[in-house]
Order: sequence, then structure tokens, then C-alpha cells
Amino acid sequence: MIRSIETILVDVPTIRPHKLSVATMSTQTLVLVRIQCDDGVEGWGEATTIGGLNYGDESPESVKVNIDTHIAPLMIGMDARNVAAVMAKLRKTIQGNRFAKCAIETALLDAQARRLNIPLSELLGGRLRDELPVAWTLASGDTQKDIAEAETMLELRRHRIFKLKIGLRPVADDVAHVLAIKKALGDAVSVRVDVNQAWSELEAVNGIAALEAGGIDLIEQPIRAENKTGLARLAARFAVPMMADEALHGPLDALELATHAGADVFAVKIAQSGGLVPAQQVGAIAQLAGIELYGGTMLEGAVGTAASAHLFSTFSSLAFGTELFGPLLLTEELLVEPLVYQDFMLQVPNKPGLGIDIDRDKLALLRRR
Ligand SMILES: O=C(O)C[C@H]1C=CC(=O)O1
Ligand SMILES: [Mn+2]
Repeated sequence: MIRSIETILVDVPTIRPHKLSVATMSTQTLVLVRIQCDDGVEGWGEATTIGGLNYGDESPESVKVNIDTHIAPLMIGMDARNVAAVMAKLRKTIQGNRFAKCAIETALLDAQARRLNIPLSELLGGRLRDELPVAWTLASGDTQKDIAEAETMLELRRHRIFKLKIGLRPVADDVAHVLAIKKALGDAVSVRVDVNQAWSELEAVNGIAALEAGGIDLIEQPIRAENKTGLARLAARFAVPMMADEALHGPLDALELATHAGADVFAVKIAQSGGLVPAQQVGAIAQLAGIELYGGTMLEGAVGTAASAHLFSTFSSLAFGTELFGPLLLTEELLVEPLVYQDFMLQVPNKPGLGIDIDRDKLALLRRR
């Protein structure tokens, strides 16, 4: 039986300012959900977002209030072992709130997998890989700093895929910034861009032509999410792949994009999708439609990152790797044993449930009061 649901906000400074076209982050607010069951098992989930309401339509505070006030009371007393029944009830009675639903579903699945003594990946059909390639995002806002940072990551053998955040400056300046980094890093590394919807379709045509000519490997959400036909036009026009991110809020968007050849690659995010199960459906739709997959992040901490890793380990193909580096952007470690990043890969935890243990003392110290 589900006994209690607690939503915890944790403000953690980032290792450097992280500049996106929609926000500059110097702190990340982790939104953690803890579900306790009367058989003594507990599960953890995460509903972290980026930049308050700058990125998505749920803020850390709104997630907490909505879970505490409207979602938790529906769940108390339900059978914790029947995750599908709990989620069916929430999906029927609660509109929207994809991040909150993701955190709840993750916590229930974590608890159930612990109960069954299996890694969460095995509850999702089973893993096909034990480690995932991890991109790093260069977003200091300064070309030379970004190059130095990338070189450090290559030396550490931590990342060899780099995603550049652009869209804040004029298109020509952004293109010059990206191509300078690509030139400095050479052909052995993959350089990609994420415009976070900042360009008009015309700006995108010009910008992407130059980026494609300069050897950039992937263009993420260049134009407004609502302009799905525009993204389809760009995908048809250019050889460099177009990836849908903000345009992809779960299985129905995936179906629409797949039906209209709206993207070459999907950035699958568990919170944007509304949970691990709908995110798995997004993956299945992509696979059936011949669309490639990339494992995305909302810059979650270890809980959301581990949950995402379990899901992405089950995808039959993951052609563009992942960007599950969220915990590495934070100045504080919240796990007893950190996630393992080595040889350009994140190791998918293989202990029961999410396979991680929260450092309770650290959490007590850092949580918002
Ligand atoms: O993909 C996004 O738009 C959000 C996020 C992922 C990596 C990063 O630096 O920001
Ligand atoms: Mn993105």
C-alpha cells in the first residue's frame, strides 16, 4: 500500500553558468519525489526542469504544490505493487503535469523493482546495453572557454560528443562560434547544436546551410516547437539530421512527427514524455517509423539521470547516444556512490530498482526549507 508521498526541492549551484537561449542557469533546482510503502519499500523519482518556467510549463514549485495538493491524495492507500493501475488513475484524472507524473511513475517503478530485486531496466523489458555514450554541453557563452572545456573532457576521456547551445546571438555570430569550435576539436569528435527554438524558419535555413557545410552532425529544435510542418520542411531540405526536442511531449507528438516525416531524430526525455512508460512508447514509435533515437535530459540530478539510463538501455538502437551528464553539472553529489562516468560512457546501474542510494545526510542539509 502507498503510505506517503513527499516532494523535496534541492537548490544546487552549477559548476559554471550554463547559457541556453531561454535561460542562464547558475543553480539547478532538483525536484525529488519519495514514495514510502507499508511493506517498508521506498522509491524515488525526479521532476527537475530548466530555468523555472523558461523551458517548460511546470516549475519546481508548481510540481510540488500539484503533487502535494492534487496528486498524492489520489494515490494514498492504493496498491503500490500495481504501478499501472496507479498511473492509469492519474492519467485519467490529472490533466497535463507530465513532469510530476514522471516523478511519481519513476518512484513507483523504483519501489517495485526493488521489491522484485531486479534493476529497473528489467521491469521495462530488459536492457540491451550496460553503458551509454554521453555528450557534454558547451554553454559557457565564450568560444575559447568552450574549446578549453572540450579539450579537458577529451583528456579525461569523459566526453567526445559536444552539444553547443546557440540561438541567443545573431545567426552569423552563432555559426562562427560553432565552426571555430568544430575546427579546433577536429573530425574525431562529434559537434552538434541545440537552438532551443530560437530561430525563425528563414534564419534556420541560412544557419543550418552553413553548419552543414562546416561538418556539424545534428541540429536540435532550430525553430518553435509548434511549427511542426516547418521542422518537417527543414528535415526534407537538409542532409544534416533534424532532431525534435521541445516539439516532442510524449507519444502523441511522436506519432504526429512520425506520420509527417517531421524529424530525423527524436530526443527522448522521460519527464517531457510524461514518464518512463510513455517515453518508451516514444522510442517504439521512432523505431517503427525509422526515426533515430537520442537520450535527452532536463539536466536532472542522479535520480532522473539513472531512471533515464535504465530506459535508454532498453532501446533497440540509440544511434546518437545520450546527454545524461546532469549530475556532472552540479557542485554537490547527492548519492552515497556517484554514478560512474568513464571511457566516454555512463554505466547503467545494475543494482535493484534505480540502483542508486541517496545520501540522506546530504539531502537533509541541502533541501529547501
Ligand atoms: O536539450 C535541452 O534543450 C536541455 C538540456 C539538455 C542539455 C543541456 O545542456 O540542456
Ligand atoms: Mn534541447
